[in-house]
Amino acid sequence: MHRSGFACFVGRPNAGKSTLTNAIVGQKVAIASSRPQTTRHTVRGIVTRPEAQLVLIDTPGLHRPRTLLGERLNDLVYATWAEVDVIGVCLPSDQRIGPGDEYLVAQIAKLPKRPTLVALATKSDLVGRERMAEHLLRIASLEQTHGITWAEIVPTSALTGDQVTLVTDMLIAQLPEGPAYYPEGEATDEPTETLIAELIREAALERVRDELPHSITVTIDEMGLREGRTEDRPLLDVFASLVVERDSQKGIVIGHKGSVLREIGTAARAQLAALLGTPVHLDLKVKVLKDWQRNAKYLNRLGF
Ligand SMILES: Nc1nc2c(ncn2[C@@H]2O[C@H](COP(=O)(O)OP(=O)(O)OP(=O)(O)O)[C@@H](O)[C@H]2O)c(=O)[nH]1
Repeated sequence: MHRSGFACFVGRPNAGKSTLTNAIVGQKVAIASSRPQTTRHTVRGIVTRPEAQLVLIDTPGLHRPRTLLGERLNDLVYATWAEVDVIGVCLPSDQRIGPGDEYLVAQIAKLPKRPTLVALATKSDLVGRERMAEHLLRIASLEQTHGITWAEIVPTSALTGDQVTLVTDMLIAQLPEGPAYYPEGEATDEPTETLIAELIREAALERVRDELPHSITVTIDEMGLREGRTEDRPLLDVFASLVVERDSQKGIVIGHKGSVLREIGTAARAQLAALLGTPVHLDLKVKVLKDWQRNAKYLNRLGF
């Protein structure tokens, strides 16, 4: 029997969803950052085995919407939940279960067609046995409070790899019988352009102040293999823009004499070359689209 289907991880910002996706797929496909709320695109990771195919969807977090972007992101989350076979609710072991987690579980409990639910006690490496036991009991108690059922409750650490294989097996076990959706060897169906944009955004996020991340997005303006290069010495030209909301933010991203922008470019180029296996020439510009997060025209143009 061959199983196939879709799963997604949900959880409060910083719960470790992207890192777990990457650990399961074994390749960097989703942006992971120490800053919350950095995942915007629905990035799929694909695990293909002889007996099964698991497609992982990485959704943004659920937030109280304050901007049009916020509303659209929430709609994207609900739409994703309705599509998947399994939802893995990530509850970081080093954090007490709080109103944010309760809200999330309550929203899931309200879904008209509820996928199979599994609870993942993420970041298990950060806590001792006693705290973990307490955490697992608390997770189990959510069943009663919200009228849901966990198919499984599993502690795991994406960082050390603790029980990551078990999580994968367990997700696959919940999938219905079905054929593979994607050819073997494909780890993601996210267009290369989106991955490149995400890597550049990640490099930028690591280097700018805390209040800026939500205001930055990246567009790929043009890319292609440099002409006139031999096949064994390819060079990929990438022209990209870091889009911010205000002139003052532009200054921050560029930095003194362009120092910040240069650092972003260097870091992103190294990551891109590693991901694509090709040397990359990266041309980065900074663009201001005034208040793009609140402007429907800009949001459409930027692909949200
Ligand atoms: N110690 C430890 N840290 C982890 C683990 N998994 C993730 N982290 C860290 O936790 C932070 C958040 O991880 P992400 O994977 O980006 O979390 P996320 O849930 O995808 O976050 P959002 O995209 O903001 O919703 C990062 O700094 C990770 O390095 C883990 O298993 N153990």
